[in-house]
Amino acid sequence: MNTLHNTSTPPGVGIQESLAGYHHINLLPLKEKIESLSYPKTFALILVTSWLLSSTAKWLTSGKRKKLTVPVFGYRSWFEPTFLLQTRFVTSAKQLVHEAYTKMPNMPFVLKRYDADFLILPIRYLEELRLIPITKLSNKGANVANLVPEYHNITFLLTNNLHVEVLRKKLTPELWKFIDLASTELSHGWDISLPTAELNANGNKWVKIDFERTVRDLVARMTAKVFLGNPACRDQTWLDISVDFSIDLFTASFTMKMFPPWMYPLIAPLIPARRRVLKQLKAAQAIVGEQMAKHDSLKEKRAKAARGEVALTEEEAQDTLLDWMLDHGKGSEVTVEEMSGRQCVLTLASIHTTASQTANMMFDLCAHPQWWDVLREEVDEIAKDLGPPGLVTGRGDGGATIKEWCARLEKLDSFFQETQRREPPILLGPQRLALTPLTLKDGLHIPRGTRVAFPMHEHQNDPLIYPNPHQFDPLRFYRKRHSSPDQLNLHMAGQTHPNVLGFGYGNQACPGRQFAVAEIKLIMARMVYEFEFRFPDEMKGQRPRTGYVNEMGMNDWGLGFW
Ligand code: HEM
Repeated sequence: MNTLHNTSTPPGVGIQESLAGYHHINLLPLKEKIESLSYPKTFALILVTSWLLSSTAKWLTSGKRKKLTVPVFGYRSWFEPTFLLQTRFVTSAKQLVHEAYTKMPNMPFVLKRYDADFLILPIRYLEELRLIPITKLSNKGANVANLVPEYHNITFLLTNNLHVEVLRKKLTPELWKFIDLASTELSHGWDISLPTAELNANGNKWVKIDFERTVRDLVARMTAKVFLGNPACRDQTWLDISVDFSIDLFTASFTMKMFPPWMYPLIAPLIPARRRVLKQLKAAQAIVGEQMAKHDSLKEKRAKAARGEVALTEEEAQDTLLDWMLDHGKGSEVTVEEMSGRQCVLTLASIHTTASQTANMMFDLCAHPQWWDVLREEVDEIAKDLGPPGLVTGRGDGGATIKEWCARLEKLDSFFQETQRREPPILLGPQRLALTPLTLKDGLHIPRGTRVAFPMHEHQNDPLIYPNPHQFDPLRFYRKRHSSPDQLNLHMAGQTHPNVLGFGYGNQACPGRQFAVAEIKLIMARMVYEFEFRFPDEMKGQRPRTGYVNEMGMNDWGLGFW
């Protein structure tokens, strides 16, 4: 009797029976055993198991790499297990970042997220890091890794850049043409997404709306028009995917990252949000695939039209970002699978970010209603000269009128920046991943694989950077612009600066930011021109507070784990 290994045990027989003849060890089945534990014991069991799992994973992955030599912030005592600190980051990132920034001014420190340690660097390092090539310090490595790409069929994001190229080489150079197109779709969606019929019917009494959802709907339409064109931009399935994909992908990734990576294969199939992501990608293939087939079949006709030999219908003549990507992509980039995945990812980058900034602006306006008159005066003045905001699209001037409209919205532009300064989309950014070991000029060593981030939110709310940072001062940037003639083209929404990081920084900053700024100006100008907004009485004039999941800010994503 020297072994517990009973080879004669038939499959499916539990350990209790196989041991029964040897010792009187009462092995309860695991389920009953766990149920028999008191709450404190269960808690202790979870603590020990998690600690064991995370230390095993760390041991397996640590190797002989050179370690970071900066302090880790946030332990309450020597005895606090790391995973408790990481758990606090999920719900209290804002407070942790604030405490660290205040207690360790101008010092690098480490913050622990569940799945990754962040090396937080003071802003003085920003310029030095900007000059490090993307092959060594990558935004994709950091941002895409947050989405656990290998489990969501989007690993192509790490190896090709077509979705960024199209924004840099097509969207931005032809911005006003595309904004003109987006604006026609805004007009189409206006009465569908906003309760204008209800307002007309009830004699303009107050109607309650979920502002952010309404704007999300409008932005989804505008974005689809530019990326995919007609008829996809009016296809409800696509509009739903373009809003839901982000929520589900974020939820699935967040859930997975609460577990150590070796558990991903076990956890992933159990996450409903991930199953929805895979379904959305499949459904997207049908819609994007159809547009791709049209692109192919129209090639010859479009070439003939370019030579003046035939005429194209309005739909055939559309020039979408998809068309550009199909003409410029190579190899796997132009397969239906990858192209539809890319379109979904572009909705992730562009829709919630834009809707959330617009909602934050409206919340600030309702919380500080004295600014209604200032913005309205500006909008009314431009409308007198150029026509009302909803009626300046499709004039055949390549968007020149809209460009002028947007340029003259100087106070709204400043308002945009003040909102973004106080409520940036993320607490920590820009974020980068060190793809090679780096040693900075002052000797700070950054090992390969380190996630680097900057304390964007704290920096933009630091009294040494912005006087009275907690005061909502929507003309702050307007005054800077008008402080001297050489400042007139600076301090504008969409421009990046070490003190303005809402769109990131350097050559890896958001490539869609000019589009986003123009979209938001169009929506806000029209909202201000046509409606009045106020908070429902029960909110007592208080704007909704931005919630944070880890370092990500969100107003309302309708998030739920499942
Ligand atoms: C208010 C709206 C938006 C905000 C606040 C925002 C913010 C950001 C930020 C912070 C980054 C990371 C930059 C960095 O790491 O330095 C980013 C990247 C990106 N954004 Fe935006 N964005 C917005 C709208 C858009 C729009 C409308 C598009 C598309 C038309 C877009 C496309 C992208 C893409 C593709 C990336 C990844 C770039 C890369 O991998 O190099 N964004 N955005």
